[in-house]
Amino acid sequence: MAELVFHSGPMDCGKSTMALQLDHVHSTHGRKGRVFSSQDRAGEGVITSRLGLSARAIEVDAGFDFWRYVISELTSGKIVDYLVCDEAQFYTAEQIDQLARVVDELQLDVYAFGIMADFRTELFPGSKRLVELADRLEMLSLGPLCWCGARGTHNARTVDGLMVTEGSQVVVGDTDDGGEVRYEVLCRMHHRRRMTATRARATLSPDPLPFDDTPQ
Ligand SMILES: Nc1ncnc2c1ncn2[C@@H]1O[C@H](COP(=O)(O)OP(=O)(O)O)[C@@H](O)[C@H]1O
Ligand SMILES: Cc1cn([C@H]2C[C@H](O)[C@@H](COP(=O)(O)O)O2)c(=O)[nH]c1=O
Repeated sequence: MAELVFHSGPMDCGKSTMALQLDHVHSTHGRKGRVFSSQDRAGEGVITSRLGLSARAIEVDAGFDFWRYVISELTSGKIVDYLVCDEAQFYTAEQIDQLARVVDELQLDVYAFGIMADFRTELFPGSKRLVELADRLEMLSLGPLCWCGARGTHNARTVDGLMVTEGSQVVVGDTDDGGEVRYEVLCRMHHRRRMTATRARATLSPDPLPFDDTPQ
């Protein structure tokens, strides 16, 4: 039986790396797949991982129709065995419905990858629909750590190191020090407290003890 699988986890937990590995494993064993992404940090029509791997991908914009795409490929004689779908949080709920239809009616495996929730902890529409429809949810286990050392589970959006809670749901960006808007993965407690690494350094640094080093 074909499956719709949703591989999820916070930013920077290896989703794109695993998407590329999965495509590599299947394609080197003779299966024919198609790789999709949406608004990758590196631009359109590409899937990139922070480990340096990248591959061309079919860009999924709001008007893209998975069902029509696959039917058109199959009716023109091409082989399609599976789909790898990165940044699936950005897909519309209708597109996730199309993916489920591809699995059920055409018996193709669909491997979707994406973050579950936005910087306000609200589910993205694509992820919500995947949770509702997927045969299987897989949470990636080797995720980033919060600055406190606990497992990082929640994506914070930061400006100048401080967590923001207002703004558009979609702002493409990274966890490195590059842009003005950044993301930082925190444990839930520190996400709730808006305690980013920058704030923690400023507020938790111990006051130096009074220390008199003059010889007695
Ligand atoms: N220089 C490096 N050496 C080893 N691992 C790295 C390096 N840079 C990034 N990573 C790892 O790459 C993973 C991020 O991969 P990526 O596929 O881009 O994540 P995601 O798609 O989930 O945001 C993280 O697990 C991170 O620790
Ligand atoms: C939390 C959050 C993230 N995004 C964007 C930022 C990145 O471009 C992607 C996630 O990519 P990754 O491969 O998982 O690192 O999503 C966003 O637009 N809005 C958010 O709230």
